[in-house]
Amino acid sequence: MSIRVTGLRVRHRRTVALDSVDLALGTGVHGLLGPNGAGKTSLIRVLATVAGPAAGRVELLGRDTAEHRALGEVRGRLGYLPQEFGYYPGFTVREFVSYVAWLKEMPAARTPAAVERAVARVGLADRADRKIRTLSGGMVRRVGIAQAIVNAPEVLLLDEPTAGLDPEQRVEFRELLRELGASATVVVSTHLVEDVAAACTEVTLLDSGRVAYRGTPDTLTALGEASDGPGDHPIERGYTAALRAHRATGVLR
Ligand SMILES: Nc1ncnc2c1ncn2[C@@H]1O[C@H](COP(=O)(O)OP(=O)(O)OP(=O)(O)O)[C@@H](O)[C@H]1O
Repeated sequence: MSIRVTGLRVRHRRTVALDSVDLALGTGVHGLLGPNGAGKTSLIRVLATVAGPAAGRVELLGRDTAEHRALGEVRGRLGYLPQEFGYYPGFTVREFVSYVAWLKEMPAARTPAAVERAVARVGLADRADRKIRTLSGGMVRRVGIAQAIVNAPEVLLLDEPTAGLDPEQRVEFRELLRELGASATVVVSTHLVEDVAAACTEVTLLDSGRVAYRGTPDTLTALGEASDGPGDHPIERGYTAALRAHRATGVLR
């Protein structure tokens, strides 16, 4: 397993964002679903090693992230697209993705080809020399995906990557996710259950900082087919049914 989380607790001052979270994730595309405030971003930030846990253990690629020495090595093998992704607007697409490759300490000889490949994979090859400030919001999001994949990461963490993409781009992006998930462990947080249905091999549903449901898009769809709860598509009904079932057990606890 590339990601192993045990007894994870994350706090923001007095708010407990995640509590008692256990997860083991291997190669594939893992959809992270949940209502606003469920803890998706908090989990992705801890996995990206940009935030630390209040308790519990986080192992990435076989290394315990509490060990300072492991961090440098693990970070070079990660890709991360934050929900609010920071960039230098005066950089061109190529310059920015090259800069991130340098930050990730990629060998200089491999960098130019890796940058061209990452930029092409997100469909921005014809805009590689454009300054980022001149791009649309959806294109900037694609630059964010390119910088996350430039080092061919073994663990790729994407926080709402499809926000701002147009429908055609979203379909292409799902195809890219499936390709990346063939060899890497990809974690994607999203509010779009259709992204999960189309591109994910596994689903983790968070609610109020706990894991409410784990399964596959097919098991979530089957749950929805057996439920008469709200939703226009079986997987949406599955999402609401799983949340309600989890909340009902919480009431009984
Ligand atoms: N910097 C912060 N300071 C205080 N509380 C925070 C902070 N960041 C997150 N929280 C709280 O932690 C909890 C989890 O938030 P988080 O952003 O991880 O959820 P999320 O599932 O990503 O939500 P969304 O779908 O809205 O992006 C929420 O109760 C949120 O209010």
